[in-house]
Amino acid sequence: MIEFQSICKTYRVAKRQAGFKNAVKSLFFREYETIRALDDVSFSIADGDIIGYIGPNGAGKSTSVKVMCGILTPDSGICRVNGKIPWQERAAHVKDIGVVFGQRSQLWWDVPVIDSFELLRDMYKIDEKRYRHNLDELTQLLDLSELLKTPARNLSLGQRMRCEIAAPLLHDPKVLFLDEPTIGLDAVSKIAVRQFIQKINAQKHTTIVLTTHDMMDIEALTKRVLLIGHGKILLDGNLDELKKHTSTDKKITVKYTGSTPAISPGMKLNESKENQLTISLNPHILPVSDAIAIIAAQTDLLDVSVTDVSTEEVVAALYKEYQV
Ligand SMILES: Nc1ncnc2c1ncn2[C@@H]1O[C@H](COP(=O)(O)OP(=O)(O)OP(=O)(O)O)[C@@H](O)[C@H]1O
Repeated sequence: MIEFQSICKTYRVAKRQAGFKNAVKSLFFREYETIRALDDVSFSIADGDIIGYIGPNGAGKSTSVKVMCGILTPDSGICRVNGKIPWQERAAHVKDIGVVFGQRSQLWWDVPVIDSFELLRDMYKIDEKRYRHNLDELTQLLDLSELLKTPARNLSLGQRMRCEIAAPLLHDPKVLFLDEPTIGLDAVSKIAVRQFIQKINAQKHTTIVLTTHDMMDIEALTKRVLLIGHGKILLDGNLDELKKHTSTDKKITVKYTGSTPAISPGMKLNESKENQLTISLNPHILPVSDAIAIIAAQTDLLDVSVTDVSTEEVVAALYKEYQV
């Protein structure tokens, strides 16, 4: 269980104007500004849940994760992860958590991956039987056998990410923090990583906090989304509810052989290319069946598909709505 109650965290940063004169001036006279990275943030996450923690750049996601990991002490508020206060009970707390930063490596660059794993075994004091069991299981699930003998620097990004994800799972953490775990991966590797995360969550009941800008990660892995902006939680809800909340629009794509149909009132043109047209509309104003009938009366239809707006579009609309 993760509890985050009224957490505030500010950073004090030195302000400096550009230019040599100002650089010299700042040696004698420094101005500071306070950045309110977390402003009265509260939420709770039940054991075994996966949550998507989303928000634009600079919203406060990493700061929240650092507080939950015990790297940062908040200015005020209460945070407990599995009953422990992360920054006060660090030694016990780190055994309960695992962290993957998609953009930073936790593997020793020049040594074979297996050596990094053995160092982690010693650091976390994992007993040999449990280490062997977890290593075998992770090797099989993530297809690591060919990679373990290779130094991290010689692995491709996708291969390295599989090892990065295995590393914090060797000590069976109760909570896993994943920060952009699929960044830069190709489509096949992304799917493999997402499937693995689902499997770990289902089999081991691991609580997962997923920070990502990739809405496909969110769509594939979680129903609950926490939206943070300017250090405040703006929304905490189910992804499907968010979709309903932000937009009821439907997208209609038609393929045709006859003349290009004209756009009628109530339809918005999204895209028009050779013999294909995509429009969006609010079905409460213009029912989908009416729109299709209007188009069909003007041309010969080959194919029609009707979809909801994508998660990417929903999130972009949320950012716009909350001006973050
Ligand atoms: N060490 C620091 N010193 C000063 N300011 C910081 C520091 N770390 C973060 N900030 C500021 O705090 C705010 C929140 O940053 P944070 O890294 O938590 O955002 P984020 O949501 O993780 O962003 P991103 O998606 O870009 O990683 C930003 O305004 C950032 O500039």
